[in-house]
Amino acid sequence: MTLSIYNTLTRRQEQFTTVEPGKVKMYYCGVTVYDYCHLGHARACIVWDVVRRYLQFIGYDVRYIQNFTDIDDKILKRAREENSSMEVVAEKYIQAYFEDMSRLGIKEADEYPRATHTMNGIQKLIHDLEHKGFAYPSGGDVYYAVQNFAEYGKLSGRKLEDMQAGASERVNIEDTEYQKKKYPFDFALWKAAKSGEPAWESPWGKGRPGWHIECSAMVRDRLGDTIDIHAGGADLIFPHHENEIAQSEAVTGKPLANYWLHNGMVKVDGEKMSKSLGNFITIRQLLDRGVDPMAVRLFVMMAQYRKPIDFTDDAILAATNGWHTIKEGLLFGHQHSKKLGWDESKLIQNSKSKIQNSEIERFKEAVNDDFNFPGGLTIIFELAKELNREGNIIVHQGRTETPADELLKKWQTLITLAEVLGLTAKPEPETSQQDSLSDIYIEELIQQRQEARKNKNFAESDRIRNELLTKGITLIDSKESTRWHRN
Ligand SMILES: Nc1ncnc2c1ncn2[C@@H]1O[C@H](COP(=O)(O)OP(=O)(O)OP(=O)(O)O)[C@@H](O)[C@H]1O
Ligand SMILES: [Zn+2]
Repeated sequence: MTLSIYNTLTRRQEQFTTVEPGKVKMYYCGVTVYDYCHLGHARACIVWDVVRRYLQFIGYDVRYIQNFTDIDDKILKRAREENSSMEVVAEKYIQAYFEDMSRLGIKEADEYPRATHTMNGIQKLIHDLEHKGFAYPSGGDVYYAVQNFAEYGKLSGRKLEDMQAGASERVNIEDTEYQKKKYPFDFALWKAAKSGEPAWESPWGKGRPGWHIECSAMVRDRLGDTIDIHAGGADLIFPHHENEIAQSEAVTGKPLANYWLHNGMVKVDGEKMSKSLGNFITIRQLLDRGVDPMAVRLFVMMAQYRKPIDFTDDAILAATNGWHTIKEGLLFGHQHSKKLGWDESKLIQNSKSKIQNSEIERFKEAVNDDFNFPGGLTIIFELAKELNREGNIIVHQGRTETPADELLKKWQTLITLAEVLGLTAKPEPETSQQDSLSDIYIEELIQQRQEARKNKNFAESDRIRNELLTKGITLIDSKESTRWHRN
């Protein structure tokens, strides 16, 4: 089976083919930089990071561009609140973005264009739109005339007539923008300068661009007229992506993107996690609470990427438990290589070379079906559990059930597949490993495990055993007590 993906534009799952054979041009609508990123942003970044990794894994050369929206009313508001400037606020949160995403193991994009660095491309596009009769100036602003674009609404499935009927009571005729528009659903391409706000010279007077035009301009600047994948959160389908299509396609006469992909929302009590609603947890808050970044990735990967996920403590706990299982499997080779007679330095090298086997084929089969990462995870969990079981046998009985060279292949496959999802684990250095776990701490964990066993909570008891094992501590149960030793 080859890759097929759900395309929001056609509302169907379609075979994936690229404009240029073997190459993928991909654009992801990134963050507006006025605050720290929350778990919803983390989901979007993780999903598209893994999509990119997977496309590379199956052999595509991927060019991945992600923007920063660094001009926006929300950024200006934050600058006023912080008694600062738009540039300083944007820079601060761009830096914070990189810190957070590197903690989550997100690969850097090939380029990060910013609205403020794309002013020529933006103005050129507005000029072309005006020239072709899709845009009109009004009171220092420039608006896009949606009625002139026959296909307006094709992405979101909205019709202007229906929108008008639904909105007629809600339109605020006091709104100054509304008064400048010829039609209520026209949107701003350029906004006249307001006093005290940053502004750029333009043929329409001093001002700044609207939000939607920046992406159209950045895609065109960096990737060309038609790209393969345009990605973003489902909240961007309307109006943002609908408007991007209207702008770009009106000028070029070509499709802006062949595949429109949208990640589902992270929700809290059924509502979108969002800065504006205040129901969010930032990535750094979550990680500083001790949640492992890899557990955050797993939290995201355990759900189909288009479906909403609820953020709950239980969901994070389930992901954390899952991560313990995978991590133990990833550390299997480091833990037991000596006993298995493996040469560790060669192992790592080998694991990076291309391997082919039935697990890899099953993984691809699963993920090729509309990026079914939960399906791919099933194979990862199977491998990890098998290795962990063998690890226990090694520890208790000093032997394995499966021949050592077969275990080596399984371990290398696990590392390869986990890396496609960005899941990696490094063995802790021996000295710090031993220093970091004091005898008291180990005894305390053993106590907790005993409690769990008393309550027949064997999952928890296994988790503690495995956690200690990954830190180089082996437990030996007898009827009377549990003894332990450092490996
Ligand atoms: N709760 C969420 N779940 C999943 N993706 C999200 C969520 N919130 C935002 N995103 C995605 O993150 C990317 C950056 O979003 P952006 O900076 O525009 O945030 P936003 O929607 O303004 O955030 P907020 O609503 O919190 O103010 C977009 O692709 C957006 O779709
Ligand atoms: Zn965009």
